[in-house]
Amino acid sequence: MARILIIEDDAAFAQMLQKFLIRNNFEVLVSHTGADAENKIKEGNLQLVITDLRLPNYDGLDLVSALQGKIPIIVMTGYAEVASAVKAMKMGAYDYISKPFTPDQMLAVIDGALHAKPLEPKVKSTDKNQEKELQVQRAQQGVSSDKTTGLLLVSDATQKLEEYISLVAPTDMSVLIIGESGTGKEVTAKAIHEKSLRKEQPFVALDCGAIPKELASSEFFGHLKGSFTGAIADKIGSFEAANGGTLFLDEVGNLSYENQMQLLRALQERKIKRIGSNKEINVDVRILSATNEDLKAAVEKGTFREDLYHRLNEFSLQIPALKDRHGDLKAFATYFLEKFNGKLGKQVADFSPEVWNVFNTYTWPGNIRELQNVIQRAVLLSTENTIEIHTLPAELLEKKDVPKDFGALSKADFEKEQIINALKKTNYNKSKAAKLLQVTRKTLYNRINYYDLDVL
Ligand SMILES: Nc1ncnc2c1ncn2[C@@H]1O[C@H](COP(=O)(O)OP(=O)(O)OP(=O)(O)O)[C@@H](O)[C@H]1O
Repeated sequence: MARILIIEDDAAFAQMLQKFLIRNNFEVLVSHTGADAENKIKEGNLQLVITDLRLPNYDGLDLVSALQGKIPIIVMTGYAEVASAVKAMKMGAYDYISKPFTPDQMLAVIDGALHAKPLEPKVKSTDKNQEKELQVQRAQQGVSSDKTTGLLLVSDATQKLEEYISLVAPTDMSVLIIGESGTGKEVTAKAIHEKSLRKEQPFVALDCGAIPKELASSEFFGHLKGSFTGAIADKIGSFEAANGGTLFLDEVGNLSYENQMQLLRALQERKIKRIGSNKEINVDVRILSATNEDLKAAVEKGTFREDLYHRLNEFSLQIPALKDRHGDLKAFATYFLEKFNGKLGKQVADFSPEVWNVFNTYTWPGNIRELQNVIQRAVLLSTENTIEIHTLPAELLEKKDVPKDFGALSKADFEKEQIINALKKTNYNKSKAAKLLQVTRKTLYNRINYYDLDVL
């Protein structure tokens, strides 16, 4: 059994890679720092080192140089580090692998490294270099869109997210996707499915926030005609519909306690019964779920079952709010500009500096969905070559009355105040208020319930 050392400062990523390699019959050690790595290397008996090129106080190239010819090394690089990767190989690294990579790619590179005869410094074939150069060019342009998943992959801020998606996708782990409304939780779930071994099987999305609790079990498990009032025909539930594939439970935090129990039982037993039927049906589904609330807090409050939380959260992905994705805004805006130019038959080339100014200072409460809507509208209204400020909706141009002691106000207080203001402005019309807040009606209802606001 080959013994491999992974050198990576991102503990979660390292752990996931470690688990994956252990499952593939390797013995795996992990170091999060250069100093620890040096000790482990000194202890000896390693057949391979897989190292990140950049750790705090540690330069992977130094390690490559020190180990030249002794142990094969694979370096893991980001998009923009191809030059360093090539340098590492000239110095004696066996190969490099660009993040994000799939587990299969990693296994192939490891296999190559472990079976390579001479440990000579070498530079990879031109083809591979050309491929890397292309990756660099794409990364430098800041945008690339994954054709199979429709997920926009932007450099920097979301790079870790991409890596995690690629690593977790081919496993059967359940993934809890956490993020504000409109950040892209559902597209992320679809991307995981598309990159998984279940991709030829169904992807079924169930919006737990929108189903009344009396109907949830029928939505999950289906029913037989006549099993309750309103059951006018046999119905297949989401578990059966997703059998063999992936079931995406959106807004999972909204399930009632009783529905949580039913869900947990189905996940544990991997069997369901349609309501009104005694026949057990075996189900094999991978569960992805999403929440825009703090489920851990709900567990502490006792409103969400802890056992179910752990079942759903074998791995979690946090999708940052758009305002925190520094540097991504431009890439997303450019991507949507191109998309809507194509859809609407327009040729708008750019955004005016004033528009960028607004984009950069606005807080984007509706996140990527809101940005997408704003750009679609602006492209439609534009008669010139450039998107100008008059094509933006009024709320982006309003000066926000930020309370003086805003720092003392919690995000929850601020959100509550925004909801109440929007409802007042629209005479308590939920659809109009949701539009004003740039969220879906469903999200608005959820937030009203969550904060227990007396406005329904
Ligand atoms: N990374 C991305 N690349 C391309 N489009 C994206 C991305 N993230 C979000 N979008 C777009 O933004 C919109 C909202 O995404 P999505 O429905 O996945 O968000 P969500 O977090 O699930 O929202 P909600 O919590 O309100 O259900 C969609 O139209 C989606 O196509």
